[in-house]
This record gives sequence, structure tokens and C-alpha cells, in this order.
Amino acid sequence: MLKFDHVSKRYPDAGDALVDVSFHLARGEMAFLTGHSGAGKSTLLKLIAMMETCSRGHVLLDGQNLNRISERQVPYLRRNLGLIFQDYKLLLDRTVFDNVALPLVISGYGHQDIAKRVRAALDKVGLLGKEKKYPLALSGGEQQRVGIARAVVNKPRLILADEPTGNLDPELSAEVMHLFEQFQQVGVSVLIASHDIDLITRMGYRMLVLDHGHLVKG
Ligand SMILES: Nc1ncnc2c1ncn2[C@@H]1O[C@H](COP(=O)(O)OP(=O)(O)OP(=O)(O)O)[C@@H](O)[C@H]1O
Repeated sequence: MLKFDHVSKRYPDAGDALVDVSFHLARGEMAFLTGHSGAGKSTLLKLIAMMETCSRGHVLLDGQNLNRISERQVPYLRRNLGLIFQDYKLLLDRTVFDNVALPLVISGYGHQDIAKRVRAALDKVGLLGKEKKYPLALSGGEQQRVGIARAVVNKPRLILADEPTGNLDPELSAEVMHLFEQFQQVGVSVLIASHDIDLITRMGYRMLVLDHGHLVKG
């Protein structure tokens, strides 16, 4: 479903962030991406999310070469991706319901369909009772679960998470990781950047390790 084929990324004036990276992530596979600060984890995720383009090589998503897509195609292709960030990136002046509904509103779904899908997504993350609350009235763990509900409401084929537990204590981190496992179990591919080595070692999934832009374990 996702293939990196000899991918390098060089930022102007900043040197190589990724060097000749090749790996394959299968449909329904869950893997962790780890490595020191500045190793290239976020850059790798940004290439998949079409927020950056690679300097050399190819990134293939469901067989589609991301080097060859037009600006116009990006929003459509992004609908197959669920993006989750360390700082949640929620709209603080909107309710939980509205935050989760946002991708569906943008995609042009009707009101009834939106209500049904948002409730289903909130149910999956255990937040059905909180739809009228505002993000700041929730705990950090709950805010991240809103972020996850928003990421999965479009039923993406691939979930990308960048340090999703970076602001959470160990217990909440384990809960959030367990949610990702549940999506993987229903066939969604999941790639999670994390430097929480203890947690991800315990979980026992495949680990992609970056070191100064090189994939040293995959
Ligand atoms: N937009 C950018 N412009 C220039 N250089 C960048 C940019 N983004 C990242 N870099 C550089 O690319 C390298 C890889 O950064 P990246 O953010 O991908 O690493 P990371 O593994 O995610 O780090 P961290 O764990 O600290 O978030 C670093 O040297 C960083 O300074």
C-alpha cells in the first residue's frame, strides 16, 4: 500500500533529511518509525502526506507515484489518509462534534450522513458523550482521541501519526496506542513516529529506525 523506493529529501540550505530510504508497508500493517531528534521522522511522514516532495526516488501510495500528482489531486488523495499530530491541532472555538465533522464538511457530505459518521467515530474512541464539549474542557488524552476520531471519520486506508503520545503520560499513551491497534485490526495501515522506545518495544510491532536520514532498520 505504501512504498518508498530509494527516497532522498534535501531541504534547501539544510542538507539531507532523508538519504536513499526504501521500505514497504503492507495493507493492514502497523509499524513504528523511530530515531533520534532530527533523524527525519517528520520529514518521512510529510512526504507521504504530500506536505513535502522528495528530491530523489519515488513514494508510491496505493500504486500512485506522489511525484506525479497535480496540486489539484492532493486534497482527493489526502482523504485516504488520517493525520494525527502531537499537539492535536484541534479548533478550540469549535465543539468536539464540529472538529470531527470538519473533514466531512470539506468533502461535501450531507448533514445526516455527517451526524451518523461523527457519532460512529466518537464511539470508536470512547467519546460519544462529549460531542458538545469544547476541546479545552477535555483532558490531554481526550483531546488526542478527538484528533484520532477526526483522522478516521473519512475511513482512511492509512493512518499517519507524528508523536501522537508526546504530550501524554504513560497510561494515556498506552490507551492511545491501543486505539491505533484497533484500527489496524480492521484492516487500516498505521505508521506512527515515536521516540517512546519503551512503549513501542513493549508493543512488539515492526520498527523502522532512522539515523541521520538513513533507514538503519526496517
Ligand atoms: N522545513 C524544513 N526546512 C529545512 N530543514 C528542515 C525542515 N524540516 C526539517 N528540517 C531538517 O531536516 C532534518 C530532519 O528533521 P525532521 O523534523 O524530519 O526530524 P525528526 O526525526 O522528526 O525530529 P524530531 O524528533 O525532533 O521531531 C533536521 O536536520 C531538520 O533540521
